Amino acid sequence: MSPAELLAKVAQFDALIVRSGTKVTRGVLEAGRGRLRVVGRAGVGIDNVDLQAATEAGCLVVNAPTANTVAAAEHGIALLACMARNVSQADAALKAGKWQRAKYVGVSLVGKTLAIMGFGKVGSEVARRAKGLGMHVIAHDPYAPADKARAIGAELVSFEEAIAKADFISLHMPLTPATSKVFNDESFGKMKTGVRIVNVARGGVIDEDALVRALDSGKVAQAALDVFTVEPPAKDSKLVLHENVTVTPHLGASTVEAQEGVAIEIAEAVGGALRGELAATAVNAPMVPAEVRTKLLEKLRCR
Ligand SMILES: NC(=O)c1ccc[n+]([C@@H]2O[C@H](COP(=O)([O-])OP(=O)(O)OC[C@H]3O[C@@H](n4cnc5c(N)ncnc54)[C@H](O)[C@@H]3O)[C@@H](O)[C@H]2O)c1
Ligand SMILES: O=C(O)[C@H](O)COP(=O)(O)O
Repeated sequence: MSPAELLAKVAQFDALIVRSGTKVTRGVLEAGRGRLRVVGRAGVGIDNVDLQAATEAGCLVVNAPTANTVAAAEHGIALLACMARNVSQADAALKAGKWQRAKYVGVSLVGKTLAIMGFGKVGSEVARRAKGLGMHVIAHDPYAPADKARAIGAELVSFEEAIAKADFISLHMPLTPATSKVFNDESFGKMKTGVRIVNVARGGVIDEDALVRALDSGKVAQAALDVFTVEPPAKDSKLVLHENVTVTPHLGASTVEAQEGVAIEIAEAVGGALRGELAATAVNAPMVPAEVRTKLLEKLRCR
């Protein structure tokens, strides 16, 4: 549905299930007032849902936090390897009739230091896989327990230490006000010259203009990006068209297996929320005052 169609139709439904391409704005939530009770995000990131407006409209927001974890981690590893070996550039060149073996000499992963920024579900699965590739893995996450990292053979370090020591950096934190554009001119300046960056988290954690500057100067040798601040990015985006950048159109969760799992996970979560059973696990539950939650649950049970 287009945003206009969604606004026109949302009031006919008790629940709305979306992927990342649909923005559940204050306008959508207000248009749904009176009937809409649950917003289901068929995936992890809930940065496309206005949680405050949902809470004010009496809507629970639930997500599908686990079913696409491995798909996203596998895509991160795929991008890491493709980037290091110039796979997309060499593929395009060969299809254009150019056999350029010298131009596309790559770099090895084995023995290199990989910094995982955000050591949650996806980040820790990327870490496991990177250990299998012989990489030295460090991680930064202000909330992750050190023993979880240790069990995987990764070391938790500060933000500054992670970005300063890494040959490769893989981003796995959610987009929040605190993580917006944390990768910017200042942080790129503190990285090793020739660092390589993978982003399967959210485009908004990177200042994309700063990344273009860092790529142009050679500070960042390469980037592999699945996500962008604006999706789809502009056709003439300097970042997307940069010769040292490998891109995919937000495919991290797009495997047959992950989408089947997500569909089941979100159907169960939305069904549970509509029956009033899963209210406590709703993403915005902590924002709903206890007395409002009780009333909401009563309403949900009545429907
Ligand atoms: N490209 C895709 O298709 C795709 C697929 C799945 C997830 N994602 C993105 O990846 C993100 C992570 O997914 P997940 O399932 O691992 O979520 P998660 O909640 O399990 O992990 C996120 C981790 O980030 C940490 N974190 C929070 N703030 C941080 C900060 N300032 N610095 C470092 N770490 C911080 C959290 O403590 C948590 O451990 C999602 O929010 C989503 O945006 C993208
Ligand atoms: O946050 C997520 O789960 C991913 O970005 C996947 O989003 P999508 O299901 O809209 O592709």
